[in-house]
Amino acid sequence: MFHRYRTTTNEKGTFDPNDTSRVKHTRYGVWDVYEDHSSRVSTMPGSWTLEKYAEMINCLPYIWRMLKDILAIPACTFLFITFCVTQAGVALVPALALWYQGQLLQIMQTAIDTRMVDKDHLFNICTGRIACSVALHLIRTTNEHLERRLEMHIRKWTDAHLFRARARLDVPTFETTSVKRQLEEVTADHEFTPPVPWATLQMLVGFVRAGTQVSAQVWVLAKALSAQHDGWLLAGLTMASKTLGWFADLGLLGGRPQVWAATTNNQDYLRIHGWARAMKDGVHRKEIVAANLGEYAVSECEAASERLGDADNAFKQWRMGSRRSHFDFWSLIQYPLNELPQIIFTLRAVQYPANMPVSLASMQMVREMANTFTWNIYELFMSTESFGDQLETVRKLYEVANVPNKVPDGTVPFPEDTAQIRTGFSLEFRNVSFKYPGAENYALRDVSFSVLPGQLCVIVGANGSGKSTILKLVVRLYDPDEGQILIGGHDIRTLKLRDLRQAISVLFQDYTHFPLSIRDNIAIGDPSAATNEAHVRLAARLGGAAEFIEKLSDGYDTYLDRPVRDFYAGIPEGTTTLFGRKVNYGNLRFAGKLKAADSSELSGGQMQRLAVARTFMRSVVPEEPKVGLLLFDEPSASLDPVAEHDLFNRLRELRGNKTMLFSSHRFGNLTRHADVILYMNDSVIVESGTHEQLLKQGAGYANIWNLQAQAFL
Ligand SMILES: Nc1ncnc2c1ncn2[C@@H]1O[C@H](COP(=O)(O)OP(=O)(O)OP(=O)(O)O)[C@@H](O)[C@H]1O
Repeated sequence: MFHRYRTTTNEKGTFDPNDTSRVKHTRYGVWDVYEDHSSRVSTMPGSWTLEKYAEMINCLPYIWRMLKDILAIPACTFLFITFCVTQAGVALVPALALWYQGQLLQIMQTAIDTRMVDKDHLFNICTGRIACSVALHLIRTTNEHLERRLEMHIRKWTDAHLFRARARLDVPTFETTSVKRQLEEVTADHEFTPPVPWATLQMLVGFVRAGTQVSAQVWVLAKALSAQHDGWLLAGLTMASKTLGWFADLGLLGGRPQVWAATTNNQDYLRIHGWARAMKDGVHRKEIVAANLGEYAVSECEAASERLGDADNAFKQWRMGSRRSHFDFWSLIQYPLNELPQIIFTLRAVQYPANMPVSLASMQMVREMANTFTWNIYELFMSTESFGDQLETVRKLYEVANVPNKVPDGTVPFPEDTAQIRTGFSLEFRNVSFKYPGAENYALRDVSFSVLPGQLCVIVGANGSGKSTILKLVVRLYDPDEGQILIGGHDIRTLKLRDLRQAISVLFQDYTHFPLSIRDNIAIGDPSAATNEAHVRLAARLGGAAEFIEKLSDGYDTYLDRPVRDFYAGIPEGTTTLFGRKVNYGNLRFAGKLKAADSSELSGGQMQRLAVARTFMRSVVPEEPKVGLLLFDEPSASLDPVAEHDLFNRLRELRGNKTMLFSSHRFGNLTRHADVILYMNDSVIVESGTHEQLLKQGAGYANIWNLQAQAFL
């Protein structure tokens, strides 16, 4: 079967629960369910719209490309051809077996009628029948083996394809809902979900196989029944009852809305689930213990649970068995239908005893076959139903690798000469305004300032005033909605993105550490020197990280957050470490979800030193400098005063003449050395100048400076 449960569909437009013309609202206990009745599942191929056929045709070039890509994977050509051959076997051997079965029954019939058996013929037929069973078993076993190998190769190819597709996306594109959805749809949730190309291949092959199998069986049946009176009537009746059975079981005759949504606002229900989560999640444990929350939580949940009663069950039942009404009717009618053929033919025997038209043998044969035959038909039907969707997923798999990035590339190489790197770049914002995608308010409004080559600029201001946004726009994580940003006199939109980002180093406030070794985490600061151990160690030293790294048992090979978890089962409680790592009983259920807190022993300040080391790897360590503008967003937020002081001094020493931009809400240490201070408030620059100039102005900056200074008096 080729069904996948999805939270989203290929339906266009929006779903509005309040649209009463399309949506039916039902209350199941504490849940409100909204079902879109205009979106019933259309399982019958006949009910497809022209649009759906057109979509399918559009997808065909992608299917062709997929087949070519699969065949281009080394070893896959042979595997695929062998797979097709075994599939042909799976399709044809049962029909052959059926033919032998018919022959056997024929021999039996003749034996009953004439009391004579052609022994040679019987022997041949029996051998053929047994050979079919053995062959089918062998083919199926080979097939399973081939499937596993093919899936493995195709999964590897798909993973690499999606890795490349993700690697090239910029920030706004990656955050776009449609792109996220597209990626989610084409990514296998876990290692047991078949990757899209493999699922599609299986579907296509399965479709052809089921078609061949049905045709072959029809042919054999036609041969067997053509000589018999009423043969087709018998076949028709038997099939009809079986087919109805399958379809009724699956609720195809009813259908349910494909689009629905459910929500609950029941305070007791929310509270019970909130507490349950808080109890499980380790992050709340300290507060639960320190504030004696355990008993309180138990009594709260018990009371809420009592008030709630079994109001939750109705929704669960609806989700599990909403086809009940159809099921009852069809399952009732199915049983008498099953008996119908036998009854009718017995009655006909009474009516025309002379030519007892259908032999007992044929009846038996038809009955036996009805099962496999209807299953094949059913499979064919179901695969047609999801055919369009599956083909479309292949189109998405390819398209997602070509989604245009929202930040377009420029063409001008940068910088023109390396001397510019040594002297630092100038930076200018001209009337820049910017809103984050989807946000209502401006993060920056009409911001203008300029920093000369080699200057130190410090941006200060309250939380949310727009400091970090300025830094993000300089490296073109986003493009401004209005205005212009110039670096070294060039509009940054005209410069090659790769060059621009290469020439700037940035340390974000919300920096992250990668689930890689500490060495790699520093080395990725400058991928071109990643293998240069001396550089990595120097960067670590300058970033103030070398000392604690060397104390770790694995040193530079330490993983802060191991991306691959160890697997264990039935470990006795006394085992606290395995493979040199803590045994994490709490996470046994959630494979691969190790938290940073579990796997790293580093403090916030140490993490920050590591991030600084990564920045230094790129900006200050290389013999051949590549960076002419250094951006730092609160690089000292988690550092103690001594470490902060050291860091700033080192930065001032090491930067040479490079231009440097800092964002900070701490005044003092840096602002006094700044050539330009930008004081921001509510998305605009309200004051700018040197420390002395701003103090003299006696406005916003001076007030906050005095406030901070007073704290130390
Ligand atoms: N990714 C985002 N999407 C939407 N809005 C954002 C995003 N990042 C920041 N904002 C909003 O933009 C505004 C400016 O944020 P920004 O991070 O530049 O402030 P900041 O001055 O650096 O603050 P802080 O001192 O807290 O770091 C804020 O109102 C914030 O809520």
